[in-house]
Amino acid sequence: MDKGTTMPVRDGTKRPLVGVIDDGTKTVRFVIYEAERSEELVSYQMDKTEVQPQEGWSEQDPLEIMHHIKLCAENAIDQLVELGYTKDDIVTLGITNQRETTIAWDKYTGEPLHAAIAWNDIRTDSTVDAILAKIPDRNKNYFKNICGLPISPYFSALKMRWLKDNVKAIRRASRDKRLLFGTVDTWIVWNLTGGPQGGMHITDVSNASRTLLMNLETLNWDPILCRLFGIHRDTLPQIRSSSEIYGTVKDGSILDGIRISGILGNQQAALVGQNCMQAGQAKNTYRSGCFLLYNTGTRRVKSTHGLITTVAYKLGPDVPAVYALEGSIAVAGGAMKFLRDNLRLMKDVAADTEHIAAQVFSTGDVYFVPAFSGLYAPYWRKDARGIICGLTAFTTKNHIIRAALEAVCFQTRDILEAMNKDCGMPLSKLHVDGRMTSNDLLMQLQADLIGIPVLRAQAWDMSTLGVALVAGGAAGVWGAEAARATHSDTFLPTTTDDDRDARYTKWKMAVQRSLGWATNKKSFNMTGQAKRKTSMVTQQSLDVPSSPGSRKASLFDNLLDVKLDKNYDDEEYNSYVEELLQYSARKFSIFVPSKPRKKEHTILDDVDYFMSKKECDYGMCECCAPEKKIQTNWESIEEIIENDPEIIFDSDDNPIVVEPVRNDEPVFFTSISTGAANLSKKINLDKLPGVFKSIYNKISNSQLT
Ligand SMILES: Nc1ncnc2c1ncn2[C@@H]1O[C@H](COP(=O)(O)OP(=O)(O)O)[C@@H](O)[C@H]1O
Ligand SMILES: O=P(O)(O)OC[C@H](O)CO
Repeated sequence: MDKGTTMPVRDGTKRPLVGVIDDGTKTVRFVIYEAERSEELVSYQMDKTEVQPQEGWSEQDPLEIMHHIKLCAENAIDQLVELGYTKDDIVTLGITNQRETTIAWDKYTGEPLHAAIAWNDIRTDSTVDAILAKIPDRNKNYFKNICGLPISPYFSALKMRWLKDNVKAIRRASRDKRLLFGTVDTWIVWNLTGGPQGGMHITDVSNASRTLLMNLETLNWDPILCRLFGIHRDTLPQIRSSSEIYGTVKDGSILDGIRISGILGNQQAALVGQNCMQAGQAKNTYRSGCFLLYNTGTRRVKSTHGLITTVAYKLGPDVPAVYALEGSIAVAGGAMKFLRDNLRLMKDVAADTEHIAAQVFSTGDVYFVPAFSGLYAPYWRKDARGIICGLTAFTTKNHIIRAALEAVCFQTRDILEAMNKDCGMPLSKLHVDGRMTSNDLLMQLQADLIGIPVLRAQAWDMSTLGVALVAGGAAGVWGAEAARATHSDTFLPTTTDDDRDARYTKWKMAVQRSLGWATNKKSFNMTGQAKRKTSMVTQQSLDVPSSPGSRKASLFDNLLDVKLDKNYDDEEYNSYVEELLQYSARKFSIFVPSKPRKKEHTILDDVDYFMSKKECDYGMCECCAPEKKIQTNWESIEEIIENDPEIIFDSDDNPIVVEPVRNDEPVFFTSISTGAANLSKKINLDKLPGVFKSIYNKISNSQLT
C-alpha cells in the first residue's frame, strides 16, 4: 500500500485505525474502525462453507477460516486507500468469534487434525450421556457451580472428548504430545503469530468460559473438569484477559507486524459494543442463533432457571472479570435460512422475510419451534426436535414464515422470564443488535410479545465494535469515555397483557410437543437400527456361532448376557438394545484390581469426594490408591493390541502399565442408563468378547479362555 497517498481522510482528522477479525458461524469479516468512532470505516465479508456430513453434524474448515481472514483483510485494506489511509495506520487488531466451535491441530505441522466441530453440532449426544453416567444422579447441572454451564453438546469439552474418542490421529497426537486444542480465537491467534514457528497458544476468558473446562472463580482450567472430560491441560491454551497486548502478527500476510490486543466471544463483544457495561444492563443479538446477555458486574449469579453464567469480559490482566447471565437460543436467523434452503419458501432472507410475513396479520395459530439441534436455554433439552404445529387447510407460507419470526420472539421471552426470576428485577427495555434486527416486523413482534420497548442499535454489528473498543483500549488509542454506540430506533409494545400471555401459553404448549422427540425409542424403526437388531436376532435364533473377535459377534455376546440379566418387555428391550448398540457397546471399562484400596472411590465415581479433597491430587495420594481403571473403546483396544500390547493409555492418554492381578477376578462391565432404569451390568466372563480376553491376558499374565 502506498504510504504517501494524498487522499484526504474523511473529516480532515486522521485517527489511528483498529482492525477487527470477525469469524461468525456463516461468515468471516474484516472490519476497520477509526479509534474513538463507533461507525465502521470499511469492511469486507466472505461466506464460509458449512459441511454437514451427517444429520445433526456441522463442520467448518479451519484452513478456510484462515484463508478468508487473509482475503477479507486484503480487500478491506484496499478500500482504505480511497479514504486517505494506508495499512500502516492500523495500529492494532481485535478478534471476535463464534464461540464453543472446537479445533484440534498438530503443534509441529500446524495441520488441523479434524474439521472444526461447530457450536451447534450435536454429534456429542452420546458423549454427554457417557459423561452424565459418571455424575451423581446424572445431574447435568452438577458442575454449574464451577463453570456456570450445564453438560450439553453445545460446549467445547464435549467436542474435545468426542475428537479424542473418535479420531485416531488425535489420539496419536495426544500420545505424542503434539496435540493442541482451541476455540476459533485460539486457532486464529496461533496461526497469525507464527503457527508452528512459535505461535501463541492463548485464548481469552470469555471464550474459555464456554468450554465447560474453566473455573469461573480462578479463571483457569479446572483440574476436576479436565479430569472428568479427559482433556490434558497441556493441550489447552493459556487463558488471558480480553484486553491486553498479546503479541504481533508474524505470518507474512498483509497483517504482518500489527499487534493483537483484544479477544472476545462474539456475544460478549456485542455486550461491550452496545455499551452494556453496567450491572443490570442487557442486550440481545439476533444472528444465526440469538443470545441475550445480562451484565451482573463482578458478581457471578448462579441461575436456577436454566440460564448460564459466563464471563462477559476482563479488561486487562490486573482488573477483575465481569460476568453475565446468558440465555442462549440455538436457532434464530437459522430458521429463516432453513425456510429458504430446505423448504424453499423464499429466495432471499433479507429481502423477502419481512415482506412475506407482513402479508398476514397473524400466524393463524401456527407455532414453529425450531429445535433443530435440541433446545438450549432455559430448557437444555437435547432430545427436542423442530415442529410446526397448528396447521390447517388455510395455512400458507406467509403464516409459517411469520411463525418462524415469532419463534425468535417467544424464545427471547422464555429467556427474559428466566432472567427476571434469577435477577429479581425485570428488564424495562431490551437493547438489540445483529443482522436480523434490520427486520422491522421482527422488532415490532418482539416488543409486542415481551411487552417492553425494544431499542435497536445504530448498526447491526455490535460485536466488531465491542472488540475494537477493547483492542483499542489496550493499545491506548480508544479511551473509556470515547463515543459508543447508541440506539437508533425504539419499538413500543402495541398488544395487551392478556393477548401476549395467551399467545405465550400456546407457545409453551408447542414447546412441550417438541420435547423428547429425539429419544431412541421413538426413532428406533426410523434409524436403520431395527435392521441391525433383526440380523442379531436371526443369529440368536439359528444359534449360529459368532466368528471370534468380530465386532458384530462381540456385540451379540453382550446383548445376550444383558437379556438374561433382566426381564424387559419388548419395547423396553428394543430401546435398550438400540442404546447399547449406539453407546455402550462402544464404551467399556475394564477394572483390574491391583492393591487393596483404603477407600471406595475414583475421581469419576465420587466427584463430591474429590471436590472437597483436591489435595488428594486425583488418586495419586496414599488414601486414594485407585484401582487401575482403563477406559477404552473398540478401536483403541484393537489399536493397542496391534501396536503395543504391554502398554495401555488412560483417558488422559498417559501410559499405564497394568499390574498383575493377585487374587481378585478381573471385572469387565458396561453400564448405561435408559430413562429410569440404570442398567449397570457386570459382563459374564463366558460371554466376554474375545478381544477383551486377549487384552486381559496380555496385561495380567493370566489365561482367560
Ligand atoms: N431481514 C431479515 N429477516 C430475518 N432474518 C434475517 C434477515 N436478515 C438476515 N437474517 C438472518 O440472520 C442471520 C444472519 O446472521 P449473520 O450475522 O450473517 O451470521 P452469523 O450468525 O453466521 O455470524 C441469518 O441466519 C439470516 O437468515
Ligand atoms: O456466529 P453467531 O453469531 O451465530 O454466534 C454463535 C455463538 O457465538 C455461539 O455461541
